[in-house]
Amino acid sequence: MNSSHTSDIELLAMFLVKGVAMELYLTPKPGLVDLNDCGSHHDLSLATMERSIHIIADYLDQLCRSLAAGEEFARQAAIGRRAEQAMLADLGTNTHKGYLFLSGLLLVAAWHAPSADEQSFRERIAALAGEFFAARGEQVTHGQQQRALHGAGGIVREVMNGLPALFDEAVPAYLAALEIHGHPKIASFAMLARLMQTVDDTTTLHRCGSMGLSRIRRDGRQIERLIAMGEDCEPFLHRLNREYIRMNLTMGGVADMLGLSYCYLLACGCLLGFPERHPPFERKNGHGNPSEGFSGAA
Ligand SMILES: Nc1ncnc2c1ncn2[C@@H]1O[C@H](COP(=O)(O)OP(=O)(O)OP(=O)(O)O)[C@@H](O)[C@H]1O
Repeated sequence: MNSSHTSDIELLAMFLVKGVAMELYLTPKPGLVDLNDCGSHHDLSLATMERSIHIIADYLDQLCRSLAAGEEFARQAAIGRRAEQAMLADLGTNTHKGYLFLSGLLLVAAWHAPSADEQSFRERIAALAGEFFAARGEQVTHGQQQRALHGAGGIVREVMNGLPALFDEAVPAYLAALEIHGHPKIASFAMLARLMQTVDDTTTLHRCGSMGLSRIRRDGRQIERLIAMGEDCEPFLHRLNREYIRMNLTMGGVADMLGLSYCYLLACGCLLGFPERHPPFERKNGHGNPSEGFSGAA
C-alpha cells in the first residue's frame, strides 16, 4: 500500500481521536459526561473519559499498523475486542465501548474504500459490519437485550445501514446550522439535537425504556426550535441535564454518533478554526458539502 494512503489513514485516526474529545468537551450535554458533571453516569468522570480516549488512540494506532501490514479484517476485529476488554479492565466500566467499535469500523472501511465517493464508503461500512456480525454471533449485552425487547436497531442497525445518523442527519444538520448562524457551538448543538431525534439509542432504552426514547426525541425537537428562533439553547440544556440525572436517563449512543460526526466533519475540512491541511475526505464544492468519500483509496 502506498505511503500516502498510510498517512491518510493515520490522519483519519487522529481525527477520530479529536472527534471523541470534541464530543466529551461539548458542554452542556444532558445526561452525559461533560466539563460540568458526569450526567447520569455515576461510574464515569471527565478524567476517566480522558483516560479512555488515550486507550482509543492506542487502539487506532494498532489498527493503522495492522492495515498497513496488509492483515485481514479478522485480525482487526480481534484487536478491537482486545481493546474493548482492556478499556473495561483498566477503567472498570464501559467508557467508550460504542465509540471504540464505531471508530475501528470506520477506519477499516476507509482503508478499503474502493473509490473516493461517500456512497461507496457507506457501502463499505455496511459490508464490513455484516461481515463482522456474521462472524461474531450473538452476545448477551444491554444492547442485545433492548434489540430483542423493543425491536430496537441500536448500534448494529446503524452500522449495517451505513451510518445514516451520521451522513443523512448529523453532518447536514451541522453544516446547515453553521451556514445560518456562523457559530460552531450553535452548529454543534444543532447536530446534537438532530441526533437526539434520530438515533435509536439502546442505552436510553436500557435506562428508561421507550418513554425515555420519546422524551429525548421531544427534547431534540425543542432544542432545534430554540436554535431556529435564534434563542440561546444552553439554559434549556442545563435544565434537561438536571431532569435527566433525576430520571437516570442517558443517550450514550447519541454521544458516540456525535463524536464520529465530528471526526467526519474534521476529515472533510468542514470544521472552522482548524489549520488548513489536505483533508482525507474531499468536499465537492467547497461549501462544506462532503459529498466525496475517502480520497486516499489505493
Ligand atoms: N460523554 C459521554 N458520557 C457518557 N457516555 C458516553 C459519552 N460518550 C459516549 N458514551 C457512550 O455511552 C456508553 C455508556 O452508556 P451506558 O453507561 O448506558 O452503557 P452501559 O455501561 O452498557 O450501561 P450501564 O452503565 O447502565 O450499566 C459508553 O459505553 C459510550 O459508548
